Amino acid sequence: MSDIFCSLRQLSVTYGHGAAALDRIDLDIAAGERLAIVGESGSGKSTFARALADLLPERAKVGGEMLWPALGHPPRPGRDFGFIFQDPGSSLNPVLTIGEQIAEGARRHLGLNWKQAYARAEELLGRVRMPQPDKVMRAFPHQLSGGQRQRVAIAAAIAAKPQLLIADEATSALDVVVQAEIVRLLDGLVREDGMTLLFITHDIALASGFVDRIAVFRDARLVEAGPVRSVLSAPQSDYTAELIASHRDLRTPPLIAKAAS
Ligand SMILES: Nc1ncnc2c1ncn2[C@@H]1O[C@H](COP(=O)(O)OP(=O)(O)OP(=O)(O)O)[C@@H](O)[C@H]1O
Ligand code: NI
Repeated sequence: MSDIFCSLRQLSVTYGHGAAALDRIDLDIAAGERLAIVGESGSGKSTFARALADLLPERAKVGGEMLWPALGHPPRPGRDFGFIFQDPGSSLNPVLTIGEQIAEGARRHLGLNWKQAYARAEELLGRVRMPQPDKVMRAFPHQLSGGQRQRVAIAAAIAAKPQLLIADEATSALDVVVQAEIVRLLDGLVREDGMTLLFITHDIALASGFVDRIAVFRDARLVEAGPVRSVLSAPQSDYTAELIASHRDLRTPPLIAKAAS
């Protein structure tokens, strides 16, 4: 698939009076691709995600162009894109049952009645491989583990069948085993539904294991973007080379071979 989903030209963001948080980013995102945004803390990754999702604070100044050829209009939150954050606690409402929060998105955006929306919520819990979905429907967020809460957040994010899924450090708070499970889950879901995935992480090794392309950010600038294999084997910048060198496991053959397939 080579249709352009989103086209960014000279995208810049400034918060208040500070330095630019994003500085003239040129990038095309293909429909159906899995794109990782990597870079150190403060490089502008979350600002990039929030700019795409139109979730920047009001005082933020945005410059440049953002085009959505596939949609024909800016994406509507919850409908055209789903957002998953590092801390699922921040996106889940503590006083609503799991069933209620997932069903709400399906009801509002797909025009389902509550009964249909509940049925869809339970089905979604199955899709995110939640054990005992029927029980979890009646549970509250605090009764679940961090990994389970992240599965719920993913189910809620895809409830309205969005075309774009944005995961901002969605696995950073989880231990490595759960992290791998969640990445595998995301990978499967976006493949099955043909969603475009924006996977934001400071961990280039984690991203390289499953995305199609990597975009490297540093100090508000896009340093380089390219297919995983070429970025790993022939980085265009010293900065990217340093990022790769700092992950011993990235230089070993299995991951690169996997990225190439
Ligand atoms: N709401 C805000 N108000 C003011 N400045 C902000 C705000 N959010 C981010 N910034 C600034 O914008 C720059 C980019 O921050 P951003 O959160 O996009 O980076 P990041 O790459 O996502 O970092 P991290 O890996 O720590 O999440 C930083 O200098 C940060 O201090
Ligand atoms: Ni961030």
